Amino acid sequence: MNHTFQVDLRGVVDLLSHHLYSSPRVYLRELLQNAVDAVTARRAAETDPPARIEITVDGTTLTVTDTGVGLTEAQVHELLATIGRSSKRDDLGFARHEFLGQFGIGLLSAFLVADEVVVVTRASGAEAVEWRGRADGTYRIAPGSRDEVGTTVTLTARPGSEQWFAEPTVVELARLYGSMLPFGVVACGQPVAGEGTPWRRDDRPAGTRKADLVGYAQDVLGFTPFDVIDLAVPEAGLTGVAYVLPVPANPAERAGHRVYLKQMLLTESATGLLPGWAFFARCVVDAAELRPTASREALYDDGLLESTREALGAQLRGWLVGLARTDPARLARFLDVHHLGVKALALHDDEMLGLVDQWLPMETNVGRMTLADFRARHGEVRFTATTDDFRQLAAVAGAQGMAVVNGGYTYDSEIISRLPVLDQDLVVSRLEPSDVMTRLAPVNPGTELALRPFLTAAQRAMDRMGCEVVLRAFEPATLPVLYLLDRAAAFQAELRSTRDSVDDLWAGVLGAFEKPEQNRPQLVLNHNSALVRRVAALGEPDLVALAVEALYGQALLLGYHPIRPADAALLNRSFLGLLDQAVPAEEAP
Ligand SMILES: Nc1ncnc2c1ncn2[C@@H]1O[C@H](COP(=O)(O)OP(=O)(O)OP(=O)(O)O)[C@@H](O)[C@H]1O
Repeated sequence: MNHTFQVDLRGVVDLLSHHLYSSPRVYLRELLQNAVDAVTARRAAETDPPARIEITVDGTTLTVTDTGVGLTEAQVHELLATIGRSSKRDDLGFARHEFLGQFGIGLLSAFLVADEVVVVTRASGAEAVEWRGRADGTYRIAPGSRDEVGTTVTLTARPGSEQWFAEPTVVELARLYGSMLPFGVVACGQPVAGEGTPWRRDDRPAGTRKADLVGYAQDVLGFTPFDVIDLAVPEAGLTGVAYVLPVPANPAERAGHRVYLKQMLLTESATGLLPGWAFFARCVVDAAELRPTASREALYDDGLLESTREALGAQLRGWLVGLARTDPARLARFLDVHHLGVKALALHDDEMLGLVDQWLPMETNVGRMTLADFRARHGEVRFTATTDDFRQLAAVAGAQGMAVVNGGYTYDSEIISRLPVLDQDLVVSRLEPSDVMTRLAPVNPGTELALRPFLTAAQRAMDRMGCEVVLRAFEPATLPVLYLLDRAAAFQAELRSTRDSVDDLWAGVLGAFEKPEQNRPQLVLNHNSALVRRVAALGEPDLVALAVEALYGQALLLGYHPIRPADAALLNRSFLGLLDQAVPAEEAP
């Protein structure tokens, strides 16, 4: 013998309130949504029926009245009293396209805030019926009193839920969920809807439409957008706008978009609607075909959402490319604010790479300029991988006639490395300190020989710092000394300093990677500098050591190199030593 499942309504309501919905406030959304669906259903059956929804509050009693299709007594038994039964699915059980509801559980959300739900309803050509459902899972049906076709749902607040029935809250919620509905919704006497979406195409002049859209962003999103981009993805039944933020957005923060489904608010913070790179835009969209999760608080992440995301990404990209063509000054202002997003996009997108190349100014040692200008002037693109390398090398490389781009800012090195995509003959190279070294002219052999004793004393002083002293003659003459540390040398230096601070076992492991004699950092003394020549002429070895140590400290500071404890100690010693030499000794008493 077959038995029928029994449902413990209290258990189901508990499940809904604690695990499905984020707040009891959704009860109003569900009632509003049912009223909208009922109006939609009546519109399908009759020509031009009244389309009105009215919400009233009287103390702790709330009613939602619609001019929708209403229900017959048989439908009341079937639809209101059967959990999971919905009139909004087709014969095969699929959600019917024109309705908001589909699951057959929405009405239960009324029990989040009330113990009893009363529905008085009347279908065309039928008697009015009153249905009284209780949170304990029982219901009663009686003849109802109602003249017009339509439905009124009445809830009385359960003790403890009164705040959800306060007039201002009810008006605010009705406006929140229903403000874009295309017909009259009145909450506590205040019209909260009627005009549809602000981006609708109607007889408003273009300027008024734009002003309405900007006003919407100001009122609802709290900012004045840099620009407003119209969006449309027909396969998702989606229309809407993307607002370009007027200030930089944090790329790590997932942007929340305002999504309406069939003109009722689904969520104010949808993620996944735009590709990750588009963090400079906030969307407000209405979609007919995207699916909600059962809680109706997020978008269901399916193939349609994925293709919608791609299509919206392409539209934002199109806007950017269009701006480059029609209004470069405005594009420059946009890039000033949102360069990070555009650069992230350029890593994968050739057209965006072209845009960055053409329009985004970068730091170079020959002034700020776009990569396109740089390429036009210098043929090849040399770049430093870090900002520290750039600071270290920019002036010296410049003086040797070498133009260099600072690739140290976020994504810049990767973008520069991708430039051959735009011009396959382009030579792109990463500048290493050792490359600069090869450009610095050696001093003539006679001078070098004469300075041997000085160089030996200088090298002895620098051995403790693990660095090699080299003499060169280069411009600018005002720069007495350079500390050159290329990638391999930097790695070795870091290895040594880690080794000194860890236990023996680990130090032994690190020791295996060490190459003591190769890749030592170089302290390059500039023989063109008068100061260096004077130091080189000092006879006293102790004084030479002090002076070379001071030059070393100066080179570290100028090149923005990290100062290790040993460097700090050396700087201290050389400073005090030089002071000691400079200040006359105390007279003996
Ligand atoms: N105001 C109303 N007018 C006419 N019929 C209604 C009304 N409210 C509810 N119904 C009927 O009751 C059924 C169940 O409603 P319920 O809100 O529980 O589920 P649903 O709207 O079908 O789906 P969902 O759970 O996705 O909201 C509806 O399918 C509809 O037929």
